[in-house]
Amino acid sequence: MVNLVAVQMTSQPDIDENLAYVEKQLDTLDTSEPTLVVLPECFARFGTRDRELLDVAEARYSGKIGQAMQDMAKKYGVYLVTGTFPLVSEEPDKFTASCLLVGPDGNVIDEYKKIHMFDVAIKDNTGSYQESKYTQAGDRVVVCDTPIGRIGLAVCYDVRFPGLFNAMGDVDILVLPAAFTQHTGNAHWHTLVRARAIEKQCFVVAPNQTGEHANGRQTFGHSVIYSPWGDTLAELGAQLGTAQARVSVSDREELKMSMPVSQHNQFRSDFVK
Ligand SMILES: O=C(O)CNC(=O)[C@H](CS)NC(=O)CCC(=O)C(=O)O
Repeated sequence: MVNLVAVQMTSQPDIDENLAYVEKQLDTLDTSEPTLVVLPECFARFGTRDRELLDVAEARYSGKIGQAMQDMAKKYGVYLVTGTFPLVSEEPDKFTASCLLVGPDGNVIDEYKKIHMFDVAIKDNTGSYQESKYTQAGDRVVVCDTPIGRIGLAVCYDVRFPGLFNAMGDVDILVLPAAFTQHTGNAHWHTLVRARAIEKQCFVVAPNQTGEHANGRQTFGHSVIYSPWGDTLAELGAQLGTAQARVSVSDREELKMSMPVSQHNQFRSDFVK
């Protein structure tokens, strides 16, 4: 059995405040069984101008946030998906929106850099977003084979692009740290996230930011954990806290046998020559 945990939070500009909140959530968990904890996008700093994320971009894994993530994973003995936080990139005036999978020994297993940039205009109180102004997009699909299962990593806006999930091949657990807006979340969050669980026949752990942030941005909350059949195993509303579900990854096998979607897929990425 594996405990899946989605942490929902209203991240602030202050990094220490956000790290303290995460540690408080970890402190409440029963980690007597293997546990996977997933933080939301921008967990360490949110609600500032994007430029201020660049100001705190860290070198790979030795900065305050990266080190805290490794320390917490080891202290609580959990697999920890670090939402996203800014790491330096090859471009001096950009950071990468990096999502680490850290093992219970505190070592970084792999790093996913958000691929799809949220450069859009929507009818919410922010109006338009240009994530690519300060964020360097990633270009590598990351799937990690671990003792608790094969874990696919994606972030927020990525959920709108089925090709990314097709390229992952078969996964047991899909994690989706997010900072989905109130406006688009209301319209699309559940449909998009649940669709990934159903089409991949996998568990999905999707923590979201929630509430109103320092810069007035409003995020949707509704952090959710779906089963491979698309059942809601746990969900929050707008409140702070964690959505948790105790699952058996091997439950996927019966569903995959009875409905071998992956084998039937005529557009599987390994079909692409
Ligand atoms: O810019 C920051 O401060 C941190 N990054 C975010 O909040 C990102 C980019 S603006 N948000 C999203 O991708 C929302 C996607 C979304 O809501 C949708 O796909 O509908």
